Parts: sequence; C-alpha cells; structure tokens
Amino acid sequence: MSATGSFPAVLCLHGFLGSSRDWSDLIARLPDRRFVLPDLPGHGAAVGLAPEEYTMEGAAQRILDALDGAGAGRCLAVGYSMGGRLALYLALRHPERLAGVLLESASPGLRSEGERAARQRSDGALASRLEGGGAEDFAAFLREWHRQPLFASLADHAGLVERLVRERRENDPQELARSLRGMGTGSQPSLWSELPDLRVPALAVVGERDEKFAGIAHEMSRRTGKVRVAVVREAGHNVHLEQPREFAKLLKRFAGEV
Ligand SMILES: C=C(O[C@H]1C=C[C@H](C(=O)CCC(=O)O)[C@@H](C(=O)O)[C@@H]1O)C(=O)O
Repeated sequence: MSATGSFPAVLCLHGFLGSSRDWSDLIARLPDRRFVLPDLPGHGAAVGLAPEEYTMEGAAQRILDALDGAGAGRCLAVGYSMGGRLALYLALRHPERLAGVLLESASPGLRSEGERAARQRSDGALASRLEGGGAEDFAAFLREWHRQPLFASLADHAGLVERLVRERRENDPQELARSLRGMGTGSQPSLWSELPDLRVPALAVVGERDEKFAGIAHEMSRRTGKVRVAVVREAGHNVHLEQPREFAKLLKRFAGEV
C-alpha cells in the first residue's frame, strides 16, 4: 500500500504484534511523502507464507519485492522495534536500496550465542503459548505483554493500551508465533559485528523512559560513530505513538539530510 507523492518513498516497518496500520498518524503528518507500508510476515495480511519467508532474510526479500512493486527504488527506511531490526538488516545487507535508515527503539540483535540461545528459549515459550491458547488467552497475552516494564509509559496516554490490544487482536496468534520463531530477537543473526560496515546514514530514535533501548542506541553509536541518537522526552519504547508530533519532526529533518 503506498500514498501518492513525488519524493523518495518512506518505507515503514511496524513492530511485533503490529501491522501497516500503525503508521496512520505519521502518514497524516507527512502528506507530501510517498509511503510503502508492508505488513511483516505473520502480521496483517502477510500470512500463510512459506516457512523461509518468516526469517529475517525472507522478510528482507519480501520488503525488496514490495519496493520493486511500488517502483520505490532507493527509499528512506523507518523501522520500529522488530521493524527496526529488519530495517538495520536491510541497511547492512542491501545498502544500495536505502538512502537512510531511522531506527526507532531497535537493536542489532544479541551479541553472543549464549544470549541468542536463551532468548530463543524464552521466545519459544511465548510462541508455544500463542500456538496453544484460544482467543481469550490471546487477549490475556496482549494485556500481559503491554504490562511489561518496557511499555510502562503507555499507561500515561489515556486509552492507548486498550487501543493497541483491540487493534492487535486482529492478528492471528498462530502467525505471530511463526514470526517470533522465525525473526524474533533471538532468532535473527547478530548484526553487532557488522555495524562498523554500515554505509547508510542512520538515526536511532529512542524514548527517554526506555532505558534499555536508549542504551542499545548509544552503544551502536559508540561502536560505529555512524549512528546518530535522538532521545525523545516524555516517551517510552513506542515513540511514534507516544510523541507523534516529535517523531514526525525528527523524520522530516532526517529525510532532508539524507
Ligand atoms: C520485550 C522485549 O523485546 C520485545 C519488545 C519489543 C519488540 C517489538 O517489536 C514490540 C513492539 C510493541 O509491542 O509495540 C520485540 C521484537 O523486537 O520483536 C521484542 O521481542 C525486550 O525486553 O527486549
């Protein structure tokens, strides 16, 4: 799905449990930009795929196909959380396709094989719950998910958690489990060692209340000297939902620099 416009396209990649609809506010704030808004494997309409399409490489190939289908050529990629991990993967493995990359609350994966194995086990348990539970348990899963410390700041915005739970219930838990197993934080290849080879302009956007991912962003910046960091006040992990005007302003400014 893409909007009209003559500027380089903006590719927006949503997070785990989300869908391409997550970007509706951002699109409204940037009416002169053209957007490419794919659903990521296991989310929205991107379901019933071949097993390999649920991996990071498979998802990347689907994105490249979507860009080709939209005639988008080189674009500016914006990725939130899981979508940010995919955007960074694209920037490192397919740099010729990106004019720049905005990483919102994202990571390059986990550094060690031990960390990856432990995360695969915990993500595997989450996936098993998604696969084995019914509709009511999926609703409970979503409520518990948003009670994690990482998302505590969502409660400062009236009705936001309820809206996310309602919208995210439209996803298929069986498909979300496939996404988690295929391209979860523990399943994706670690990109830490590749960061020094980053050739695409990069801006990491994080919320001041998201200590974990603010730390990851500053570590990426320290390790490469190629990732600029923008910390957004009064925001947590989901910056584009909690501070939409500031997020759009950062994107406009970054788009003008790349
Ligand atoms: C809870 C952790 O990791 C998860 C948190 C965020 C990522 C995401 O895309 C969630 C988006 C949302 O719920 O708004 C997710 C991912 O990258 O796949 C992570 O599993 C954590 O503490 O690292």
